[in-house]
Amino acid sequence: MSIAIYNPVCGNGTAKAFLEEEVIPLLQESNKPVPKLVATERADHAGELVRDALEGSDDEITVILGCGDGTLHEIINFLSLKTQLKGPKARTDKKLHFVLVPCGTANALYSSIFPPPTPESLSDAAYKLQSVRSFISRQRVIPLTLAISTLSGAPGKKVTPRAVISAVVVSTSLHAAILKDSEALRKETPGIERFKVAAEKNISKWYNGHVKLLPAAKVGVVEIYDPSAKAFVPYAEDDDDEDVIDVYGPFAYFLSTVNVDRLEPSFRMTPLTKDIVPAEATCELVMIRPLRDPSLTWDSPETRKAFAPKLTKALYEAYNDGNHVNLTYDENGEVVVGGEGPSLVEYVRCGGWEWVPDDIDESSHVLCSDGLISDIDKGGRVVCTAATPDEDAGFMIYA
Ligand SMILES: Nc1ncnc2c1ncn2[C@@H]1O[C@H](COP(=O)(O)OP(=O)(O)OP(=O)(O)O)[C@@H](O)[C@H]1O
Repeated sequence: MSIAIYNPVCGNGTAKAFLEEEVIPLLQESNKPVPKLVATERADHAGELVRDALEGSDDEITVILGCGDGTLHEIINFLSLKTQLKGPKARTDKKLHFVLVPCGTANALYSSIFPPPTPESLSDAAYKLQSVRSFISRQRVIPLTLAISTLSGAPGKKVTPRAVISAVVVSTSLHAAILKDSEALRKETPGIERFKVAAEKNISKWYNGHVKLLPAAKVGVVEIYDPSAKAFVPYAEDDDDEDVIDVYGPFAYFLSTVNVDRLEPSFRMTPLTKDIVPAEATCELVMIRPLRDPSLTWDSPETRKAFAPKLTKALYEAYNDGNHVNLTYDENGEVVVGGEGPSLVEYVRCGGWEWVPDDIDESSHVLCSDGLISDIDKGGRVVCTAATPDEDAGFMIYA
């Protein structure tokens, strides 16, 4: 059984028209049953619709989704966290497959699975119909890796920890600030331009806290990309046999992805997940810590301002096919490719991480999970780990 769900307000508001004019006719031509077309009416509604479809059928369910990353995020969280399936037809005995039709703003997951050959191709119907075509020919399904973030309150306070599941990105610092502020700009700037507007507003902020990096199970150590060797190497020094690595701020950028090498069609923030494929479910983590810059020794309004162009350069190089991972400092703190100094970006491959914000720094208490913003309690923390569920229990995508 299949159902088609679209979000009428995602992207530039054309999901319904695209499904009616392109997707449905293609299914008809291919002698596929035409699914019921249903619009989401509010946040979280997509999860309810999928739950109802699961409860009303004995078959495998295919959901054709005309939306962006946020709506898929809502479905995954609704089905995983709220134990919404009460009836005898529990989720566990049915497969749930998704066909993605990219109608959102960023479409990070779709454009990672189907990288656009040119920026112009993004608006081609043929580009947007690739997951539909895979479904029609039953070509290939891939399981989603999930990043599970658990937010807990201050020790001693009786606050129940809460979990958020992500299929694309978990972030704090600049990326979380951008997503938080860009939501308010959705109406006047519907496209990805709103992320740039919000970036400019937040570019000089730093975020205080510390991080623990946890190794992935098979590799057993936290790894970091060495741009001169063009390979991952253990993060810890040889004589340090700690499995868990402590990393101290301030941070300008802190972001971790699963399933994707890009956050927008040409913004390849975690390119190495495609270029050096991990052997297991990992968090691909990008950190920028300004005090690694040899020309800066302390945090002040002046040093934050001086660092802003270097951070901007890293973000622009991510648009240059993910070249930010090759940026290094020279001895004067200038940013160069292939220099002798420390790397500007720390690209870490790990099984998970813990983010502990400084109590007095309010801005470091913001967490973004696939665009959804959560506040971390004062004295609290977030622990995020990556896992790929079994095919029968997980979320499969036609790719
Ligand atoms: N009928 C509706 N009215 C208002 N909001 C809705 C409605 N249906 C869904 N939503 C909300 O719209 C939000 C945005 O959806 P979605 O993420 O799919 O699009 P996007 O933000 O444009 O794309 P992307 O996440 O790829 O950048 C979701 O968080 C969802 O809660």
